[in-house]
Amino acid sequence: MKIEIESKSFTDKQIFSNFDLELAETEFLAISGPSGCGKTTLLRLIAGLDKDVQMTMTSSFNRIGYVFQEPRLLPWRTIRENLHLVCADTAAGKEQADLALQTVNLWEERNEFPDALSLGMKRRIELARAFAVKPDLILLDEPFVSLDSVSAAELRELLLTVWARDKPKIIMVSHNLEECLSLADRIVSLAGNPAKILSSFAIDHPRKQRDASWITSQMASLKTSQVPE
Ligand SMILES: Nc1ncnc2c1ncn2[C@@H]1O[C@H](COP(=O)(O)OP(=O)(O)OP(=O)(O)O)[C@@H](O)[C@H]1O
Repeated sequence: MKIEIESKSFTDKQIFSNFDLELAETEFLAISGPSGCGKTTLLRLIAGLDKDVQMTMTSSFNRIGYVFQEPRLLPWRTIRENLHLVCADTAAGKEQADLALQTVNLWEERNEFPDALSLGMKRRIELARAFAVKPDLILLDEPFVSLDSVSAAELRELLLTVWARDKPKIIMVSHNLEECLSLADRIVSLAGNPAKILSSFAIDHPRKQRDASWITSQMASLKTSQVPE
């Protein structure tokens, strides 16, 4: 899949100009970069949430799962109802949603309303909702931000477990390079105005072996690769 953004601007600010990004089959791509460089805008453009752009994509997606920076659950619906809303209104669709809820270990809380849940639980529901639609592509916008380290580690583990089933393509935006190194197949760093790809860092190391010492050892080479020539 190739994304080509000819031009995207907000009023007088050019965010992307002749920007290209390729994504391989089943690839888990992480995108990092300074605040305001256009990461969320990129996800919104790919999802078709912002159509005010000149861009082309070589593949179109039937279904996209999107985890937003802030959980977006309807507060007047139970978490089970929130999930049922995104799946087909059939017995099979509802079963798919219920299964997703069980996968993220929130079946017992199915009749709770979102406000009664912790941020970590809300993020688990968001993850369940994104995967419940059996997506071809998942977009994750800082899915672990504001979580304590234990909840973030649990959620990362969960993400890899649900992803391993069908391996949809993933594009994850994250500021946290350790997180990108532990999860992704490749880390793309954006910078500049308009945004350009500063570096593309491929990771060819089994996820299960990416322990703390391996991540520390990779941080130096990742940072070196981000230095502009
Ligand atoms: N709806 C909008 N109207 C005007 N400007 C916008 C709009 N959305 C984003 N921008 C601007 O576009 C630029 C890119 O924003 P974007 O949210 O994509 O950055 P980001 O890299 O995701 O930042 P962060 O890491 O802080 O989330 C910023 O300068 C932002 O102010």
